[in-house]
Amino acid sequence: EFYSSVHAMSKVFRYEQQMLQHMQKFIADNESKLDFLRARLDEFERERSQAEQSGVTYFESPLNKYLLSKRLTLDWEHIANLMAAATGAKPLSRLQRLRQREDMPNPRELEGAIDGLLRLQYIYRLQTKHVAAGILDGVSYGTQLNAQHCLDIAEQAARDEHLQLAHAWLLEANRRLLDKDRAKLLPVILEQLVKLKARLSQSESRGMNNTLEMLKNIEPGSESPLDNWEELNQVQKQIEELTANPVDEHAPLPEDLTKLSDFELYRHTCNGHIRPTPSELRQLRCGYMTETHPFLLLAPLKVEELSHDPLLVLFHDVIYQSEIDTLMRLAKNKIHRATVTGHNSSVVSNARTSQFTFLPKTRHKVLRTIDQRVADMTDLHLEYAEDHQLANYGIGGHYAQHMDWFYPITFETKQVSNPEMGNRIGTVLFYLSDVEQGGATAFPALKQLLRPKKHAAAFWYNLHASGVGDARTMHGACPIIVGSKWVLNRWIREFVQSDRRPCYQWDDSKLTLSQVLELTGSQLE
Ligand SMILES: O=C(O)CCC(=O)C(=O)O
Ligand SMILES: [Fe+2]
Repeated sequence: EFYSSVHAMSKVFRYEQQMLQHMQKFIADNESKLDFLRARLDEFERERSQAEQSGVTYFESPLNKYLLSKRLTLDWEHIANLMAAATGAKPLSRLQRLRQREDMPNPRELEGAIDGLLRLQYIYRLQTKHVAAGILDGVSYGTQLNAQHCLDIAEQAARDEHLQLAHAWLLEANRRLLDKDRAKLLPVILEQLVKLKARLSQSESRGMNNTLEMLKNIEPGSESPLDNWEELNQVQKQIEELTANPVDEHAPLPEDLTKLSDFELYRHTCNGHIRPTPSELRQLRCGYMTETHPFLLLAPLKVEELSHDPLLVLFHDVIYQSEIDTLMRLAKNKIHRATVTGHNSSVVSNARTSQFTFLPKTRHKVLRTIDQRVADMTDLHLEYAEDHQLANYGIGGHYAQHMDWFYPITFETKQVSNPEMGNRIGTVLFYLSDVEQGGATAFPALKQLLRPKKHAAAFWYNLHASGVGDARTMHGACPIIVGSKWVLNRWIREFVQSDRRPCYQWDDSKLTLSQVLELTGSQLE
């Protein structure tokens, strides 16, 4: 959809350029009409004032009689026709056609854009006053929001149960209010504030009911603020009273991570609160990998360990620019918004906002070349891998925490494609772009946050060696603050991998190898 794709956004940005041209044409047409009318007006007035100067003798001239009759018949008819004509109808209808295009953003997408903004704010704990001033996570983009924008965001935040953020946005609307908008917006701000306070405290005080009563008497959007200056000042005073006690826009950072929901774990990994300790980092190494293929002796792979158990590694420089260019070309015009079930129950439940397409490896030889490299990187067979999935995330785009492996129930209910290939034993995630801000891949249980680095690829096993899904591989794509993110997913299935990754006969999600040896050892005695 529009708001999650930079590509789509630049397209409609170009449409707007055309709309501006139609608008210019509309103005020019109407201006020349007005110029013409103005000239006629001057002319008629001149003729009339001549008549007035000459007094009644004017009407004695047959010539003037003719001129006046002509004016009142033909000339005025012409003028009335011109005034009635729909001048600029053509540019207007062209403009309307552009507005009605299917790829133009619609109100639902406007809502989505605000959702995206609130999600960024919630996940990265951005301060409202910074966002409103165009400062995102410390970087200034020079876009300022006005009071009406802040109010719109506040209203949607309140609808989406982000009460603290809604409160902060209302205060910001109040702060950014210009005198010319006071009469129109101040009563709305107060009304929203009163309602919000009631929801925040879960109990409506009587004072607040009085305020709501008072608001009923103020005409919303009144044109002349001076008419109810008194009332407006009263409204202002009430707002100040209501906001005297600050409300935190973000809940404090949690100390006990064991009580967090999966989403909160994902969120606090994205915002950097969950991260490895120095002693955990010391266990991890990077180096060159040469084992899986003799060719790697000549061109070793640069690999960085991120977790030993479950295995998570990052390969550097494993995809060429020319390959990335080919992938993008193959995906162009094929890419679609990822499906999301349900909408609008809350901002953060909009769990996946990206666009993707699947490319079967028969589509192009570059896909087979990449797979050969993936086989070298992972030491797994690539015959039983799913189609290549190419995905793009735009601003605010994200994919909330999930596991790539399929639950047994999804096999039973036949929701898995090619179930005979088994579960997803491993994932290779290529980063095809850098991202200016945000957009990292978060692994909360491993305390790892992978910033997209163009040409790099992450690899992890999704399953325990027994084939049981490993819950510690839970991960998600953090929302993009600025930029556009392209990734290529290789999901490798279990079938025929047993010579590559031996499977265990016991459930190693419950028992480690040493525990099993200990157990069997004691039985042998
Ligand atoms: O884009 C990312 O960082 C992660 C994507 C992912 O987890 C997925 O597509 O399954
Ligand atoms: Fe994933």
